[in-house]
Amino acid sequence: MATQTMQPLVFDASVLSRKPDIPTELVWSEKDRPTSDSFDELDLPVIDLASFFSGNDETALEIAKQVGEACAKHGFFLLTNHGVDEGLLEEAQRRTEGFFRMSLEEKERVKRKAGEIFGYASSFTGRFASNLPWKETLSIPTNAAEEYIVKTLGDDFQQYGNVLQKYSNAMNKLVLEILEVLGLSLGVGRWFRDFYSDNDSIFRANYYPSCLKPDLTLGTGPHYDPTSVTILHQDEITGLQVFVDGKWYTVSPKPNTFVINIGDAFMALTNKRYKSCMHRAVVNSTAARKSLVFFLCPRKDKILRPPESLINAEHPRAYPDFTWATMEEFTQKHYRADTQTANVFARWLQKNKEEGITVEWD
Ligand SMILES: C=C1C[C@]23C[C@H]1CC[C@H]2[C@]1(C)CCC[C@@](C)(C(=O)O)[C@H]1[C@@H]3C(=O)O
Ligand SMILES: O=C(O)CCC(=O)C(=O)O
Ligand SMILES: [Fe+2]
Repeated sequence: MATQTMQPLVFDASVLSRKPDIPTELVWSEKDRPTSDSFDELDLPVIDLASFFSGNDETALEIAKQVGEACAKHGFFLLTNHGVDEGLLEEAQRRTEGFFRMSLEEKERVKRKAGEIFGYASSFTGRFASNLPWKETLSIPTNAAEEYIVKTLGDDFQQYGNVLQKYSNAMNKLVLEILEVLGLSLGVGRWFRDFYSDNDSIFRANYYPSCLKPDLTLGTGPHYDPTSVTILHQDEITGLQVFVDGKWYTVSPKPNTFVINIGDAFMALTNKRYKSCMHRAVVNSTAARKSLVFFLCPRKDKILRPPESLINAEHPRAYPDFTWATMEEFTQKHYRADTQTANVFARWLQKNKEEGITVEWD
């Protein structure tokens, strides 16, 4: 019989990766566990960003159309010829590996505090009690990546901080270009690009240690990103899965290619023309896996209200106005971001309004 632990679990990869008996907190319910047919590959459009910016209007419109179709269906597509230096991608992955290979004690010098987004989290022990993810994460502000790393980890980590700052800057430039494609696809020109020009985004490194019973657990549970647009770089290990047409599919890593997906906040900003989509990450018994994630977030106090041209009789307002500050707080203090975040958030805003609590759309 399993013994009841009163203390929160300690997620130490060096111990857990060798353990054949998985602690109950990390065992997911049967309905959520990965099955073998979830490794079928998802067919996604591969968008060539250099071609989009080549100056040929016809090509740009054709590419925008492909992006629009993918975003209206499930919100996922792949991006190549993106202009981000391959050496930078390799160095960011390599130094991230170095960070996660340090001892738990060393990593906890930058420990994420309750209610905060940034810092190192070893699984979500202490934050949640069950369905814990088989992962460690390091989250930092993209606008002050180097400063954050040096302030928390000290001068020895300056190089890592510098690489993460360069990576964040590259993602910031890239996401504005992606927003141009998205803007063209919805006929709103540079509206999205301008809206996010002063974005305040999150960088997160995910580290999934190997697990001797990978079919009992999940690296990241099923969820929709609550954020705006996500740029994901996977190392060479497979693990990302997306739920499309009632079935889980795999999106395997391809060299020098990013996976882009729409999050709940952007779904709201497009008045639900574009969808966010459920996804998760599975783990495996032989190799640790890493992913580097850029979560686009608007400046905290900006009101998310779709451009007028996306609202009409056929498409009435799908969500009320809100600020990212409110939605971020919701995911940290009131709700564990999952498959229902956007709907529960919209109801929560409505309830607060009825109870006389001021929200941004008064
Ligand atoms: C606002 C946020 C909530 C999460 C961290 C940032 C950006 C994305 C969110 C998250 C990664 C989406 C998946 C579920 C989550 C709980 C996770 O597994 O990490 C989310 C983040 C979080 O609350 O920590
Ligand atoms: O690691 C992955 O492939 C997916 C991670 C993810 O979905 C997330 O961090 O939101
Ligand atoms: Fe995600």
